[in-house]
Amino acid sequence: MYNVKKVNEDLYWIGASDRRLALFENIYPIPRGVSYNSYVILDEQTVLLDTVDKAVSGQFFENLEHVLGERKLDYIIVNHMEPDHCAIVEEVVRRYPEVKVVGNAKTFTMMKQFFTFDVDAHAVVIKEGDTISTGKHTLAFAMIPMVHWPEAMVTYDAYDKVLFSADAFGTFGALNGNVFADEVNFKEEWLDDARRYLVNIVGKYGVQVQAALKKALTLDIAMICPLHGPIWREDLGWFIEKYQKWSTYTPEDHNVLILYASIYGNTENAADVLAGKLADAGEKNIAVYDVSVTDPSYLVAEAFRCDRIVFACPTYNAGLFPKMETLLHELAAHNLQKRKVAVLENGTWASTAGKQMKEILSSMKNMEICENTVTVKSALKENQLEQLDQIVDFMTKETIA
Ligand SMILES: Cc1cc2nc3c(=O)[nH]c(=O)nc-3n(C[C@H](O)[C@H](O)[C@H](O)COP(=O)(O)O)c2cc1C
Repeated sequence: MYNVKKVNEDLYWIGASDRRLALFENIYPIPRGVSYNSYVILDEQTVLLDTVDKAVSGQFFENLEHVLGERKLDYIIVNHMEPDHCAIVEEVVRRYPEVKVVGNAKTFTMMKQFFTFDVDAHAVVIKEGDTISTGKHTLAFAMIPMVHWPEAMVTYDAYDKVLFSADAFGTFGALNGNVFADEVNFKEEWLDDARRYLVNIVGKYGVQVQAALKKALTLDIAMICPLHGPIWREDLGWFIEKYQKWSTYTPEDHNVLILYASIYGNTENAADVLAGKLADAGEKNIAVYDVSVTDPSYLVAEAFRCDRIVFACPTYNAGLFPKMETLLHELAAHNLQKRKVAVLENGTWASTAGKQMKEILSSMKNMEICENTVTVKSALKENQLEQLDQIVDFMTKETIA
């Protein structure tokens, strides 16, 4: 059965959700599922904006046929060539052979790589600032390269003031009947997934997201239709502000995050004792994670959220415990910067973890690194508690920067 939503007078949501997929992009756990959004404008001409992942193509085609009825499909606009949005473009062209496919030059280069149909026979190549009028609606196109692929672009419908934002403003999470952000408890139930989605998938490209935001902020936007997650038609400024923070690596919360690795529990114990001392010093909402049992995507998102981070790690075969090493390189790869950080190392015969963690942290921009490394020799002892106090002082004194 078709399952569509009328978004406004001429605009329909015809996407679908996948609650079966375990790993988005085969890497990020999505326990709340994910939606693949696709939209149709019924004007004098008909326009399909992006399609969906193969996994939900059956529902998509039922929806498309229902919304089009007897009408033909005039345009399909491909804002983003990633297969979770365009794996079925070839099937759309097969079913609607007169359709014109709208994209930029990079779109069509990729399209010819992914598909075998006669792309040139359908291609309408647009560039920055071009427009297409479909009757009442005039659609304008703006490039947002590396948000998060080179060909990414957004489409702005000046008539309804709708921004079709590609992967920008998206989030993990299936849509459960409510397709609008104002119909759900977004701030309580969706924000963590929105942050985890953005920082892991686009976090590295903060500069490019900033460039995209600059373009978007020149537009009079009444609604944002992303390719994943709910549609925004109220309180857009709140979400745009989150994007401003995430894309400038500005922490959202004045909170301490403790990330520890521990094989037998001694480094974990030191992390917990430190957390207790931070609480005694007045810190609230301290976040503590064992990097062995927490997917890195959650830890990267937490590191973007918090302004201060402690890394606690045992030495492991003269190196870092592998899960911590991976995480630190992930944080560096995502361009994390502008954080206050401290390290706590453990070693039973020759500690090197502290030095190795500091090397990675020093490679990241604008990191304020606590000079004192706490060195635990197998297990934390009473006479080392003042070393922890030094981290507490460092973490609780006002940031010089
Ligand atoms: C497989 C393995 C390799 C280790 N390699 C080192 C090492 O190279 N140098 C060192 O000083 N300690 C080494 N350790 C000891 C740990 O760094 C740490 O002191 C010990 O595991 C206690 O901390 P935990 O309870 O948090 O695991 C190793 C431990 C394990 C299990």
